[in-house]
Amino acid sequence: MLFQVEMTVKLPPEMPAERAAEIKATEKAYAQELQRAGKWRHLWRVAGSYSNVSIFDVEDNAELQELVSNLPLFPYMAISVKPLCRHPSSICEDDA
Ligand SMILES: O=C(O)C[C@H]1C=CC(=O)O1
Repeated sequence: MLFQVEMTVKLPPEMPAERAAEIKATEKAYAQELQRAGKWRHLWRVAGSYSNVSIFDVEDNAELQELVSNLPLFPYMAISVKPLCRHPSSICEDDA
């Protein structure tokens, strides 16, 4: 199942810079692991913001919840999720 996930990061201003850098580094490693595993198919920065638009390819809602809630930045993000299905006019062969 494909989901569009939009994440907006809001770190508390009082968080020490070293702690923020540590969380971001752990987040990056986890995000790249999920991309290599084919679970996180697209990761795009929304220009001009600390937000991303992503496409996840997971078994079901429960797997999406597990992957997203394990993100180190999860406590500091506003997240919105939209389920996707194949468009009848799409010629993309790798669409689900
Ligand atoms: O920077 C972000 O958009 C938040 C998050 C998503 C992947 C990652 O490495 O950090």
